[in-house]
Amino acid sequence: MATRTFPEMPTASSLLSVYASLSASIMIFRTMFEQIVPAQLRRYAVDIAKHYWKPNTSELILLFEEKDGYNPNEMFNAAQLFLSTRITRDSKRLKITKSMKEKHINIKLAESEVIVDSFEGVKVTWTYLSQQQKKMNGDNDDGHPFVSEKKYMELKFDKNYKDIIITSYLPFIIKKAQEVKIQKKVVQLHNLRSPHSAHFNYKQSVNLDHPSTFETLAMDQKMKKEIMDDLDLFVRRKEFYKKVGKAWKRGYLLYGPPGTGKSSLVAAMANYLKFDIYDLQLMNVKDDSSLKDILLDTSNRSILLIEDIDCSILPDRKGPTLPNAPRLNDPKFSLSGLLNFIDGLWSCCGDERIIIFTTNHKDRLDPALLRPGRMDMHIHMSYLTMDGFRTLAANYLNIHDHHWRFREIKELIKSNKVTPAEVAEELMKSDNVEVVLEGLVKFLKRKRMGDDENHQIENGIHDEEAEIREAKKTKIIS
Ligand SMILES: Nc1ncnc2c1ncn2[C@@H]1O[C@H](COP(=O)(O)OP(=O)(O)OP(=O)(O)O)[C@@H](O)[C@H]1O
Ligand SMILES: [Mg+2]
Repeated sequence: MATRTFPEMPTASSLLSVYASLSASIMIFRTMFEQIVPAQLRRYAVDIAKHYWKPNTSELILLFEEKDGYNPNEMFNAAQLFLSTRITRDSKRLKITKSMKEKHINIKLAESEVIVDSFEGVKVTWTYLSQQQKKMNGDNDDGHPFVSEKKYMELKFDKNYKDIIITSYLPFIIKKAQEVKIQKKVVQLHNLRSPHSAHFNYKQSVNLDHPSTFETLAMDQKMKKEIMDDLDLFVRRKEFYKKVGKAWKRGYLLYGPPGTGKSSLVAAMANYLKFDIYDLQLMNVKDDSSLKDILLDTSNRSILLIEDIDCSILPDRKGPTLPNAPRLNDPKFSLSGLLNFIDGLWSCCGDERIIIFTTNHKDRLDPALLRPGRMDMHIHMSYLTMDGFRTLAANYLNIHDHHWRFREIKELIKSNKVTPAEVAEELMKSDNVEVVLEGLVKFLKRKRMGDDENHQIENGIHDEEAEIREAKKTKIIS
């Protein structure tokens, strides 16, 4: 029978002597390496070794620094806005800010806060970091060196998903950030004046605190929806406008008697799209060079509003021109000329622009302005209908279904030409719904019993002039 022999086990003393001679050899090698190889070469060799021997990490880290040189880094801002939508109950430290002009409180990540997100099944980890940096050149007044803060975000993920993150996640962040920005935007109202006018500050801006929205607007529901759909389509069509080679702009002409909601509709459009309004008063425009200066000072995603264009035109009705005595007879400066001018300007430098003209007298406008293709949509704001009244009753009186007075009111509204402004005024007269509606019924009856023009209107003998005169008499707010 074969016997198996085992190698002899090393003794402790033999192991110790091997270790001693090995460490002596390493010491000798190290001393030789340090003596023979110059320091620079040694460092280089160590770097190379580190490069190849570093643990094989599967993570990739993208850095989003606050500044790109001296310029702000848009990706940092986008990431910050985006992450404000990813704050969860697990977040431990958050930063709260609000400026005077803002209506919302901003919630942002605080330093060292970590957020775990996932995109198309890929897990990513965000960390917000900041680093104090001493500036080499110069001291503060108190003799301490300048210290600046470098803020940045780290985005960590498995490097196998680098393509998804770069080509899909980053554009997704930009898109989401844009949405948050629009949501938080406080719509501004800018009054545009000529830079050469007597007013030093030719662009005055205030927050648009007009509460009008499409929900509160009393108008035909179908027309309301049409306008909202038109606006939605417009803002979605960036690529379309580019493809067909047209300036990304849209023009609306709002016409109708005073107090029917033209200005309210403009505010509702601005609030809906979160577009600033630039109110251009043609009276203040001296010539086309100052017009150009004014227009170049307006931003994208905005509404250029020119109100009461019928009042801006010549009384002699030779043709509409911008108001300014020496130029009155200059046919180049007509409203349709103005439109051409704006078209030209916006084709080269303007995106997502809306222009709105309002008028009480559509019939007085330059036919060139009314030609198809000039203003994209003509919106007639007219007298109150029962549909519109229901909106006002819901807003002002909180009546969302039916009230026993409605049948009578319906009849009175049908046989009357009453503006939403007039009815709104009546609805504000008391806190008591019964009192208000009784007052409204009396008002509508009085109005129906009114003067000859009212009877003319009732008998169907009315023209646009009569409509205007009628509304002007009872106009509440101009
Ligand atoms: N369609 C409407 N829906 C809700 N409120 C309205 C409407 N029309 C008028 N109002 C109320 O009447 C006020 C005046 O309306 P608005 O200034 O919008 O009328 P307008 O058509 O612009 O008048 P003008 O031709 O004189 O400029 C508004 O602030 C609002 O309270
Ligand atoms: Mg108005």
